[in-house]
Amino acid sequence: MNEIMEMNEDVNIEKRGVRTETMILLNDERVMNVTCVDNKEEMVTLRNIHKDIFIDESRSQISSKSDLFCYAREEVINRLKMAADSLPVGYQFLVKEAYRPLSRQKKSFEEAFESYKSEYPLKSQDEIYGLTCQYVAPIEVAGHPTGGAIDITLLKNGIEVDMGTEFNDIPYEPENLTYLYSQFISEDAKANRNILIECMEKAGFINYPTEWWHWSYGDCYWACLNHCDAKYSGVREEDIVMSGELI
Ligand SMILES: C[C@@H](N)C(=O)N[C@H](C)C(=O)O
Ligand SMILES: [Zn+2]
Repeated sequence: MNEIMEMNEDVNIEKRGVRTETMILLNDERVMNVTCVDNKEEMVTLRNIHKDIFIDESRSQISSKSDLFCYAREEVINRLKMAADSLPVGYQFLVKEAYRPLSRQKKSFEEAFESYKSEYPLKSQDEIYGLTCQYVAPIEVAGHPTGGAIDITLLKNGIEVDMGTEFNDIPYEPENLTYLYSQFISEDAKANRNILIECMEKAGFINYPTEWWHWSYGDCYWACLNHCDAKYSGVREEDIVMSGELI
């Protein structure tokens, strides 16, 4: 893990090995200070919305037990369909997780924080907080509980492709293989990530750069990078009306 990262410090990364950009992490005050005006858009299921969008119904790689794990805001769904329309022939999306209850988000943050604390006993609370934010969002700015974030990978002819790491792997220094633009992954994996990047960015999604699979629209992180207000705030699980499907 990153030994020298400080809270609110920008991290320089090589993007595609050509340009150096500044990576904004979730604990950055620019993200924390985003104003949110929730537009009250509905939460809708991701099931059966497009011929090339599949859901990992096994839930084997996520900790949420919520039946709403594959729900997202309406505009997020529309934009994911647009992204799916631009997939190369033979590729499909596999959604791992979308909506996540606030209680689960809080628990995941606390668990990761405690785990980093025991791994790095000499680090300050602020340093541990910064490390944790590389991997899990603090609830104040978390995208999943708003219905604005989606964890997604690619299938080719129905089989998960090589993305350089497993979904939800933890980034370890110096390779940081889960970073979207890690240079230490194979050429095949880079090509697969590029497909994901092209399709998702064209549809208006923003990636969280430490996790190749995490994309959002309308949440605080998206708003910060787009210099606008966030459209979605956290939604309580009990306030979501299911869209009449059998799950
Ligand atoms: C824990 C990981 N799957 C994740 O969701 N991370 C992002 C940053 C989040 O918590 O929103
Ligand atoms: Zn995510």
